Amino acid sequence: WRNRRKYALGNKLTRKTISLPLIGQAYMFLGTDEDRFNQFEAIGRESYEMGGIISQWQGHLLYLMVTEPEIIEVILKTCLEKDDLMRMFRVLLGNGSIFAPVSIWRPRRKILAPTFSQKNLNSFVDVFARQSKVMSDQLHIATQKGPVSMWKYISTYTMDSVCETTLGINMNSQLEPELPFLQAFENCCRIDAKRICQPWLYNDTINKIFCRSAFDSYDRSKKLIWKFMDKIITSKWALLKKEISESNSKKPKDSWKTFLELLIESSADYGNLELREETLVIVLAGTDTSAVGSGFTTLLLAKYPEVQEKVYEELQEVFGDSDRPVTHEDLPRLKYLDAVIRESLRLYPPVPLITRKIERDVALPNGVTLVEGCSVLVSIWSVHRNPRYWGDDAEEFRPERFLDTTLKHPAAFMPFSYGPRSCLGYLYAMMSMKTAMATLVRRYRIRPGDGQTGKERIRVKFGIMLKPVNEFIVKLEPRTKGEK
Ligand code: HEM
Repeated sequence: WRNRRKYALGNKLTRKTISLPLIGQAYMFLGTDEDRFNQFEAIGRESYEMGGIISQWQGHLLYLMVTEPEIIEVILKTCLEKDDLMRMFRVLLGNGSIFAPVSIWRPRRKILAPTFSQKNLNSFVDVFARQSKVMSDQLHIATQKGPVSMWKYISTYTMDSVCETTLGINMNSQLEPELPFLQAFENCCRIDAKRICQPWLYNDTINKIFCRSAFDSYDRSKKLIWKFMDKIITSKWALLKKEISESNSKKPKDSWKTFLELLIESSADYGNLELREETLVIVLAGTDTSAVGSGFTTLLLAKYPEVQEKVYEELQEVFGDSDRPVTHEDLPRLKYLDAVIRESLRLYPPVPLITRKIERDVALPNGVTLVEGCSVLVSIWSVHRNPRYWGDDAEEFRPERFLDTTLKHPAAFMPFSYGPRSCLGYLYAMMSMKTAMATLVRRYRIRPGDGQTGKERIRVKFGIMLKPVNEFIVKLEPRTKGEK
């Protein structure tokens, strides 16, 4: 009976594409990462045309791709369980809040949320500013050799900032990018991203048998990451206990605290396991996402020099000719830069897709009822390009839209998702990206990479995160002090 209802719903919202026995429509995702993304975009477009919801069969699993904010609002406010596929990430993250079942997620979110208070985040800006300076210095060396791929610089900047604010250690990955921890982390993400598009590997036993080498490599990386984190947690815990027991603690009262310290001090009775899971979530959720956000912003600034000059003018107003570091007081003054980053997150959302599991029937505003047992894919990418919500110039990069218009629907802009399970780190991410971009644009003029006029479409590909096909390649020219 349950399956009958599922098939009836799938047929009602069906697409023109043929569904094959056993694999359904998953064959569409064969090919390169770029092909996969193009398919995904095409399904999103079909979904608009069908009123914002359309079916996609991955094997016997029914997914509904949703692109209409009014429908998304209902789903994300009522369905909090992540789709079963997300259990793959639990191999590395355990019950860390991002992919945990709701019963575990709810109390953990309550504990984690206060650590992201504005006061704590303000205290992190000094770390962002110091790490951005390292990035900008490293780029100075690299730019002398010609165009640079920004990915290495931005991703190690975010890795160093996130690790320092989470664990209190300077990973120094900007200076030593070959660290085993980083490589292990990348390896796990790469293997999961590939597996998620291949339903024939969803079953753990089949995956283990047929992808033995990937399975073993994942397992080795996971163990390395866990060992690394456990070592830090144990030593930080011991240090903190010592500080608490010594009445005249050396740490000044007003000095900033890492996420790990805040979690240890919270009333939660966390042991090593929960601390490892939660801190790993922050490192995983916070690193590549913000790096992709800054990477696309850099590409767009190179493509739109007039926007970049407006950003520079605003920076001149706030910093003048001084090369002092960015402080948290500066960030709210950088309103145009804020709009530029938002517009970049709209057109190139680092997480283009999120999922939910439908555990009980949900009646949608368009009259359709989602039935228990199916799953939903919310296409953030497609929502952000829907002309109904963004106008006829939806595909254009126009940061001013965030200054002169209000959103037509609160879920029409959702790079950090929407509802009770949305991103906890959105303010952290905005502050980190603003600091990095301000540091970069104060020092460099960003130009398109060699052979690029800036007019080309940015080709993108599908990983766990959205990435450009041609890396984040730009040319950087040092600015002269006080130039207009
Ligand atoms: C541009 C940067 C970022 C983007 C686009 C982004 C986006 C997202 C998205 C789409 C989700 C999933 C929500 C869902 O399934 O509904 C999420 C969850 C989460 N993000 Fe972010 N994120 C970013 C940066 C960060 C940073 C810097 C941190 C931490 C320092 C962070 C911490 C988290 C956490 C803890 C969750 C899990 C929330 C929960 O399940 O309760 N994120 N993020």
